[in-house]
Amino acid sequence: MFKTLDDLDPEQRVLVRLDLNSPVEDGDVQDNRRFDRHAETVRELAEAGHRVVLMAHQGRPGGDDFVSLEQHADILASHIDRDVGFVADTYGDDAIAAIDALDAGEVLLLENTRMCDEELPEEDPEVKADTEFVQSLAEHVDAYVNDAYSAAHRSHASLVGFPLVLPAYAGRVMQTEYEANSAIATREFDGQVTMVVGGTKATDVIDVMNNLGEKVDQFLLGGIAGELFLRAAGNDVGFDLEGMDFFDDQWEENRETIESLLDERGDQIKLAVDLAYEDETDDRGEIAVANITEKDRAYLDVGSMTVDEYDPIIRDSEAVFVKGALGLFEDERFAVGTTGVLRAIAETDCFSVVGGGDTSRAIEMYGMDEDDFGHVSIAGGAYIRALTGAPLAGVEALQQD
Ligand SMILES: Nc1ncnc2c1ncn2[C@@H]1O[C@H](COP(=O)(O)OP(=O)(O)O)[C@@H](O)[C@H]1O
Ligand SMILES: O=C(OP(=O)(O)O)[C@H](O)COP(=O)(O)O
Repeated sequence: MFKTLDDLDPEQRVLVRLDLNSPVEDGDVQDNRRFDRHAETVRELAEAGHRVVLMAHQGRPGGDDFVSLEQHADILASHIDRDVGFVADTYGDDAIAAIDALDAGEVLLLENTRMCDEELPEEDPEVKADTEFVQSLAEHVDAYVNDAYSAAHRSHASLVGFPLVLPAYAGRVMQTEYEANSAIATREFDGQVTMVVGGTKATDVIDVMNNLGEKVDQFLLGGIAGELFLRAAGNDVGFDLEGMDFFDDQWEENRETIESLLDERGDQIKLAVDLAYEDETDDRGEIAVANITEKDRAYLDVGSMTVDEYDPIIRDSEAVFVKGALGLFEDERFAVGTTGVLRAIAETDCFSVVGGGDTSRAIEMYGMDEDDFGHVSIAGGAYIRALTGAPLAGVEALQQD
């Protein structure tokens, strides 16, 4: 495990890595649950009287969303009800002067870490610890806190360099995400463990099945990934709408693996029994998979009979994990599968984790209460890595003493 804020000495100058990476629309940074979650860690540190220096990234160089963190400071301030100062510098003289000027309980956000050349190349922690970026900031603080679980799969300077040169602690988001997302691999559950898998990437689903096949009793499939499994089971599905390229490459690359998974784990894998499509009048139409005779249309959701089959399995489960949506839920007509399983989870007392950036968005889009779920992850790439047993560089860096 790692040390947490409970182990931090009083009155520290603390350098804290958050993940405030957010959607940016027409240059405007959009508020989202990452701010709300990290607010807990920042508020706790400020209220305890520490001097709080925050680091975060936004986008990648060259992208439209590669912008300054100035707006992030204001959004974060609104979540913690106290000022968040901002300095447009990552580790130069201006940044250092602002850090040195902090009083107890004050909060300062530094500029986008990815504006510093030493941040991004994926390198070993030892190399990152040796950078001017890490060495300069480390001289002006007493401790490092990593709260950025959702960026912990990156071996970037602000995530893996500091634990080698400063006493390092996990923030509250890091702690909660790590515990919940590792639970499926590390916890023993008495009853049935169910995993809902969908989304667009077949390899995610394959990797999850390969890694968690012994832990999970039932995999409930949907989405594009589920359709690829239906195709491997002999059904004429997998039609790409114009401008989309979900099926052909994935089919070529994964067909054999999917066929052998169906062979080896067929008893554990539940596939959709009906699918939904856009009919001639732009309404939702549904068809039983058994009645599909031609690959002539795109399916955008699992059907209602499938939801009726999945619902009791979820209600009988001791733990349910969700990775990926069962349909194109952003369009209300095709949200039946995704909201159906989420509602079943919300209405039962099972231990539950819902992850994946897109899937977890369905919870707020359709007015569900986050408190009805065990844990709603703010991680995308890091969540799938946790489920597939891949290491997280940022977590490993925190765990070494
Ligand atoms: N049948 C489908 N057709 C088109 N898009 C789909 C379909 N099923 C799921 N999706 C899309 O998959 C996205 C989620 O995929 P993915 O990125 O794999 O999961 P997550 O973001 O939850 O990790 C959703 O935004 C949803 O619109
Ligand atoms: O938003 C993030 O990851 P996610 O898109 O997997 O949720 C993280 O901030 C990591 O960002 P990156 O994928 O640009 O390294």
